[in-house]
Amino acid sequence: MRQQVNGHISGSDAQAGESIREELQEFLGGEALLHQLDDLTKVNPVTLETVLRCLQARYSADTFYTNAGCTLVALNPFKPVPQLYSTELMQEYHAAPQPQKLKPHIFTVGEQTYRNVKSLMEPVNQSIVVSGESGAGKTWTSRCLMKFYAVVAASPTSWESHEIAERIEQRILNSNPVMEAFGNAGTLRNNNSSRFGKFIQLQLNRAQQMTGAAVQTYLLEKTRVACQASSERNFHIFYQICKGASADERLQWHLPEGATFSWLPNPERTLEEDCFEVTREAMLHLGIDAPTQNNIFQVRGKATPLTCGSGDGQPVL
Ligand SMILES: Nc1ncnc2c1ncn2[C@@H]1O[C@H](COP(=O)(O)OP(=O)(O)OP(=O)(O)O)[C@@H](O)[C@H]1O
Repeated sequence: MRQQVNGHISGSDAQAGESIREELQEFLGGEALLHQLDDLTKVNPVTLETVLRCLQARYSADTFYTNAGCTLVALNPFKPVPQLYSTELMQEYHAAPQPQKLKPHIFTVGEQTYRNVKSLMEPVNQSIVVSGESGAGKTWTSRCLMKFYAVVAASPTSWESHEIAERIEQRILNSNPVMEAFGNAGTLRNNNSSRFGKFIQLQLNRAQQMTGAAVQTYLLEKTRVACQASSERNFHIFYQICKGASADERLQWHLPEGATFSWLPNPERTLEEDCFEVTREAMLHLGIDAPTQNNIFQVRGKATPLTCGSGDGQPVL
């Protein structure tokens, strides 16, 4: 920061300021090469402008991951990039002698963490913190990491243990649609916004194979059930039930065909997250059988906002 002495900027600070400006010009002058900088620690001088210009250049070149020392910066591409998350690419990062030498990727973080567990004499828990503002891609990134571990941490030798591993993998991956149905909602910033925090624990045995998972949730935004900002929605599960229940289930759950409910705003917005079948299927894989599911949805239908509207769209309350 420049210091003012008697209202004037001191000579040495003015020189420093001038030299930073020159460095900045020089750095930004090489704009064509900015996208090749795969680590933000190489940006010189480090200013908000240079860092953002570097990320912008990489984004324009469809490069969505950049290192910042030992932290990985992930940009949300806001478009499908299937080749970036293929099983082949996971295997490539997993097999690489030095994954950190490959292009920055969430799989580098996944693999490095996996190796840290492996390489220590006494295994030590490893944590990955995924943080960012709403819509930044945290849920996506966590899903990617879980898929990555489901692939790399499941290579048992016997056929029987292969079956068990597949079941565990499937269960771990199936926890996502269920958690998202009950805990995510469409907001102004994100059609599939997690309205809760979660701590996902993946458990490995001594052979580094995945043996289970535990998810701890906290700070669920319960008030959303009764009160949503305009243009936002309630939790996906309610819309899924309304749109996906069969005629029999509608009768049982007191959901007349075509009913609208005061606490389920914007039902006309169809999201890909509205698929009831996906949630049911995932619940089944998690061991929640059809009668138990029926009880859950029945309770949801009776005890929640769904009963607080009438068939003609008028709120009862
Ligand atoms: N790597 C990615 N590739 C393609 N699309 C992505 C990627 N990351 C995020 N998205 C898109 O951006 C949307 C928002 O991402 P996500 O739900 O992961 O954000 P979030 O940080 O978890 O937000 P919130 O805090 O609101 O839950 C996703 O539904 C997806 O469409």
